[in-house]
Amino acid sequence: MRVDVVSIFPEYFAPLELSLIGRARANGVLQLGVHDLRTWTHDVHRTVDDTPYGGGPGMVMRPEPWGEALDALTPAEAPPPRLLVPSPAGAPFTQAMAYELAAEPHLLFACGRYEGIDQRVLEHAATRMPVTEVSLGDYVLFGGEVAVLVILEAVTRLLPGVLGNAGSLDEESHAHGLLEAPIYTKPPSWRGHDVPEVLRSGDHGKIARWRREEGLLRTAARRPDLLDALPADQLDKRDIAA
Ligand SMILES: Nc1ccc2ncsc2c1
Repeated sequence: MRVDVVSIFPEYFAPLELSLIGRARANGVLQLGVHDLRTWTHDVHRTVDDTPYGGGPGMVMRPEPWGEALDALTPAEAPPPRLLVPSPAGAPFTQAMAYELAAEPHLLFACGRYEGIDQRVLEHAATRMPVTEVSLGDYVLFGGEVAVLVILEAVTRLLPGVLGNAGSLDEESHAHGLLEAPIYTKPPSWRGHDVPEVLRSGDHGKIARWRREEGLLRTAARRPDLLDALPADQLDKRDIAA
């Protein structure tokens, strides 16, 4: 997978050299390009923003530098990338979207700052490539950079060979639309708290059932909205009542 990121703060992405994403880059699973939007400015002050039409607080990112940046990063001879624009007004980012993005050959992230990017940038980009505004949740950050770091980590860990034990993807929260069950390790008893006996029984069928039931109970208690989103054939509400 190729990923390009455009930002006025490219140094935000230095952490991507570390840990699993660093290894994914080293072994070629991920090719990452980080680009400074000011590369595509032509004035002495390298201006990327201006005042909003219609008035209002703050500044808006000018369309011209973005237009040239997206042109430069979407070569005509290659299939167009999927453009992702973090925004509080975007579609919710979910594990399902992470899986969808992990299947894309080329992602292009546009990190907005100030009050955001002139809307015409997204409108024009949509004539050349798929464009998705994506939100991490109902809160506002200073800009899109932190959101890109989150999305990139959620997507990269799904790429083949990145996680040592791919099996762990199957059991984690949101893998099947539910929260994961509680997990334990040695010692069997710690400060008067014991590991549930079933997990030490060696009965794998019983353990699997316990984990599903615990995941359902946790989901019902903490995220009932996820239960409502489950396909009917995946959940018999009696599982929880039992
Ligand atoms: N450009 C921008 C500004 C704030 C913000 N908060 C969450 S994503 C995002 C993106």
